[in-house]
Amino acid sequence: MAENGVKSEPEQSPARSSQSKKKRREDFRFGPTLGEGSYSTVVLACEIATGKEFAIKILQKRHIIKEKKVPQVEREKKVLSRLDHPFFVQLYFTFQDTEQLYFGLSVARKGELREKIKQLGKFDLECARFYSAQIVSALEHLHSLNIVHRDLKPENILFNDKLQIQITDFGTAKELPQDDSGDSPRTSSFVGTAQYVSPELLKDKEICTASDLWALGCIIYQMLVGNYPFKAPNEYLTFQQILACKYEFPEEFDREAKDIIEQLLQLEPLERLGSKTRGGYQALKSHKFFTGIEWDKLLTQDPPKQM
Ligand SMILES: Nc1ncnc2c1ncn2[C@@H]1O[C@H](COP(=O)(O)OP(=O)(O)OP(=O)(O)O)[C@@H](O)[C@H]1O
Ligand SMILES: O=C(O)[C@@H]1CCC(=O)N(CCc2ccc(Cl)cc2)[C@H]1c1ccccc1Cl
Repeated sequence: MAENGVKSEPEQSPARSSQSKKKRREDFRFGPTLGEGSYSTVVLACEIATGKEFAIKILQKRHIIKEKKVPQVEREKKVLSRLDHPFFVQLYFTFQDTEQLYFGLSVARKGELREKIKQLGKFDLECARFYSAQIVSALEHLHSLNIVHRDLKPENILFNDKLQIQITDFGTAKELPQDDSGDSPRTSSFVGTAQYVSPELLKDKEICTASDLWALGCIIYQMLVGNYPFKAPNEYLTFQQILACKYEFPEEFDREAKDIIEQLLQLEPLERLGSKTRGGYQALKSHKFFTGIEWDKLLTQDPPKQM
């Protein structure tokens, strides 16, 4: 173990020769920056040998260590490596050099859901239904692996060239124990983003997949209303609104949309539509709000007209 307590990449062992060759910075021609995070820069890059394009997320080791974010980086790598689903950003490779870590990701060229909602003001019913269904389909896959995202929000939902969602940002995801041994639910130090954080994460910091269903309720509301269900002048007051489940619908709000949001924004995680005790994903996907959605054709359908 290196002196800073961080593992260093094992030497290229002969066994590795059976796997694809480890990539290096020199294998790529780097292009424009696609975005900046707190600990990362994402750059469009072209692999010289193949012409393939990737979004390469570059992290400075020194900064990660200084900010004590090594576990998050290692978790993001581990979780992304387990995800192979069309509604998630794909991790194709990683490599490192002395100063930096590199994640080779699929390119989500059409920006963030947050920007799209801001640009359109709000989604019409067809558009909100279509993208809510894609998010539900993605969460069904993620939760089938017992992984909780814990920071699902429109900033972490990107769009690819086909205007399909690409969920990203797994540094704060949590892999729950596989067995239903009935162990008391695990608690966590991490709390998500104020407007989308679930009451249980605020209260007893209990981790459960249903926390992502609360965030889904907030996102469906935001797509249809154009702003957050829970938003106060400061985080403390926002948290009070969440713990009191205090939010309002505009006049003339679609009845089915209102109902599904109300069934997701339940203070008790087990009461949320889609949680194991409320019929699981079959019940959520059968809600009348999703009337007309062909769940096995989400990938082949054209994006809604509004987009
Ligand atoms: N695969 C991708 N394709 C295109 N753009 C991306 C991709 N991944 C991230 N981005 C963009 O790059 C920016 C930084 O993303 P990154 O995931 O590195 O940090 P972040 O999670 O947004 O920030 P923070 O670490 O503060 O939460 C974001 O604005 C995002 O929109
Ligand atoms: O988890 C892995 O697959 C390897 C294991 C071997 C290894 O050395 N690393 C890098 C570990 C690491 C994490 C954070 C910092 Cl700041 C430095 C090194 C990991 C790694 C390599 C490249 C890109 C990301 C990661 Cl986590």
